[in-house]
Amino acid sequence: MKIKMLAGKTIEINVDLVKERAKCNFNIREVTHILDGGEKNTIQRKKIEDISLNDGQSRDVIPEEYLSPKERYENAVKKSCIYARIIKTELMNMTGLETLGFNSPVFRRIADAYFKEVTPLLAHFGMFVPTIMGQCTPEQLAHWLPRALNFEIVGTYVQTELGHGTFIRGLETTATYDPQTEEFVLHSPTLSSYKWWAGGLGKTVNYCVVVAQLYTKGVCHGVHTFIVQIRDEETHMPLPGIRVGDIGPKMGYNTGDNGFLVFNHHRIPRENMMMKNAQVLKDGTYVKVARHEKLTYGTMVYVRVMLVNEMAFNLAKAVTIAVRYSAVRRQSQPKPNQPEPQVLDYLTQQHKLFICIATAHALQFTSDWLYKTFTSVLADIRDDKIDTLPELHALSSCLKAICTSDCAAFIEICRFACGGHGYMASSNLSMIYSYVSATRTYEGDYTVLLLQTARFLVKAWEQVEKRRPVTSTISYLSHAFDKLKKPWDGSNEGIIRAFQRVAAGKISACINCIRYHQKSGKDFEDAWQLTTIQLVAAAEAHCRAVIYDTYYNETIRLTASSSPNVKSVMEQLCTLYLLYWSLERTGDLLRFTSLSEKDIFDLQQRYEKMLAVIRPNAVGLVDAFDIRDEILNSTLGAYDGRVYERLMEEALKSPLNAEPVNSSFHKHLKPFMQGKL
Ligand SMILES: CC(C)(COP(=O)(O)OP(=O)(O)OC[C@H]1O[C@@H](n2cnc3c(N)ncnc32)[C@H](O)[C@@H]1OP(=O)(O)O)[C@@H](O)C(=O)NCCC(=O)NCCSC(=O)CCCC(=O)O
Ligand SMILES: Cc1cc2nc3c(=O)[nH]c(=O)nc-3n(C[C@H](O)[C@H](O)[C@H](O)COP(=O)(O)OP(=O)(O)OC[C@H]3O[C@@H](n4cnc5c(N)ncnc54)[C@H](O)[C@@H]3O)c2cc1C
Repeated sequence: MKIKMLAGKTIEINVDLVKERAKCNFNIREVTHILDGGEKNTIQRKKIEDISLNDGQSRDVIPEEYLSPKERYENAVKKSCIYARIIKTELMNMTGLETLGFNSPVFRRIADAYFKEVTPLLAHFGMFVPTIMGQCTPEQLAHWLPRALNFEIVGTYVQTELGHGTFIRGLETTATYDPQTEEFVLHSPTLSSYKWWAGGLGKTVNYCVVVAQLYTKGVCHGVHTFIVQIRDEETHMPLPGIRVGDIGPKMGYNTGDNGFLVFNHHRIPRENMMMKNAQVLKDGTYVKVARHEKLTYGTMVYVRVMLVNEMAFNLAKAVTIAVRYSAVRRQSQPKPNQPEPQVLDYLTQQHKLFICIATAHALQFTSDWLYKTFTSVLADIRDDKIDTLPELHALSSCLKAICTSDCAAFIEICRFACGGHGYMASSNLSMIYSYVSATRTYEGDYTVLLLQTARFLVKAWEQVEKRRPVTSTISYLSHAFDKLKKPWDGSNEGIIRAFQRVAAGKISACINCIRYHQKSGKDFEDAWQLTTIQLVAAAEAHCRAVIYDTYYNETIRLTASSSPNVKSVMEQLCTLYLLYWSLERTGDLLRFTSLSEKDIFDLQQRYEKMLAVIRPNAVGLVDAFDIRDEILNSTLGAYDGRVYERLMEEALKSPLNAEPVNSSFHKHLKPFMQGKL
């Protein structure tokens, strides 16, 4: 079927997708505006996408998969320079964009059109620049920030070592102050102290932020951050005292040249210690400036906050691919003499996919809310108020853990939903998955971060016990002291309250368990360790309760002035989300609320009805994510649904198809088959 597009181009669109779009009963643009945070943002995003993508510079002539590791890296560097030049010269100065900064989610979006995996400059944008902004004094900022923003220097964040990633206090790299020369001496004393993992470190960057144990006047003051030049600015050769290289192939991130770094008594000027939170004076005196010692961990909090947004976007990409493909794909014959249905018509397929659409919305709204919380805590810190930091740390830790973990699980389900073709690299689902899978580990492992939140919750519980006031995200804890279980209420508000009760019940059970072990003679640390399985589950329950509450309230708020059909489809998704998790967690609800078997039956009925209600709008809902084909990069997910044509076009690009007979036939296979080998 031929369709005239607005831009004047005529493109062919799969007939099933045309029908799906005709069925959609809501205004797609309106939903796009809500997801973008307003019409103004959508207009600006589209403008940025046009500037960055319309000339086709982002596209590869030869698909990345066919390049050698070295060629792949070199291609990524070449494109990084184009991408960074566009940001620097054309985008950063655009009206209204100054405030967005390097890490605007819009820039991240267009990066996906340039890089199937990641740009070697990812850590420059995502960690090096933010650390300079967060950890430097005004004088240091004036020196380093313009250089980094202009890409006169490119950097990364070097914290993790071969021996330690999670336990930052256990890092072994030393930075010892020498008052004679007013320098720090950086050294890697053991194999386990070798820096490992930093993105772009292998070959790309010439500077980095290094996290090391600070020694001055013979005393260790714990980990601090330093700006270290590692390569010559002209020749790019490693400086004396520096051994640096690439760590080799990984499950993903293969264009990211993650690297290792070894110091041999490498000297840097005293001024290169990032001195906003602590200082070493010329004579070696150590001066603590910040009121909270964990402010050095600020970049990690920032990245965890940004990752929630990143997850919403990646899931939106995966589910756009899977829903469009499911509308095009026809399979099986449930009724004799009937045409094969679109796989999207199978209830089980809807069960796989609609929760992914709802989750992308839930994560988007939660991420916007978390970002606002983050900026307000930053403002508090600027005013020397640090009492809101622990809650931000607890929230950003658990949200990072749950969002990355859910997102990875749902992306894998999107792949399952695409059957065999989902396994093709050209579907892009494998690439999206390997990217997202790493996010569950980096920037704080899943379990470790949930235990950080649990630590906060246990302390909060003690406050509630003493009838002291607590912050809003944990005010529900007081319900755990209600003796009577309220009758089951299956409304959205009722489900949210039920899950808050689950979270409170789980935290209460952890407290009982810790106290039980303490009473039987264990010290607190051992009692804590013996409770960690339950503590992780309690932190997860808390996090989910926060997401449910935020998603529900933000949906109401953001659709308050929407057209009726937009309002209902957004509310339907939110209800679907709450019903899905109620059915996933019936065990918890049976344990902590008055849910009955009959209520579970009702929940199931309502859930299945909701799938049917959402079905006609499914393609419209993924169209509303408004992800350009260049960014989706998928044979299965393109807007036009020309799935089989694209699969064939991509297959023909395989170098194996360049010749009718491969030389290995004559060299190996033929002699073997003829018994001559
Ligand atoms: C696990 C912890 C949190 C433990 O730290 P610790 O120093 O041993 O602390 P503790 O004694 O257990 O706790 C002491 C206290 O410190 C608090 N705290 C811990 N972290 C923060 C924070 N960020 N903000 C504010 N407060 C923080 C904790 O809540 C504790 O508070 P409390 O004593 O309970 O009042 C920490 O070491 C950590 O964050 N580990 C994870 C390492 C990590 O995230 N590495 C990231 C490397 S960079 C990367 O992966 C790049 C990815 C690629 C890319 O984005 O491009
Ligand atoms: C793709 C990628 C990019 C990265 N980029 C960077 C970078 O740019 N800069 C940088 O500095 N680092 C980077 N990292 C490193 C990353 O931050 C760490 O790998 C991550 O924080 C996990 O730490 P770890 O490797 O020490 O895991 P470990 O802590 O060794 O984890 C191993 C297992 O032990 C468990 N565990 C550990 N401690 C505890 C505990 N206290 N209680 C219970 N269980 C525990 C964990 O849950 C996990 O299952 C990157 C990693 C990856 C994969």
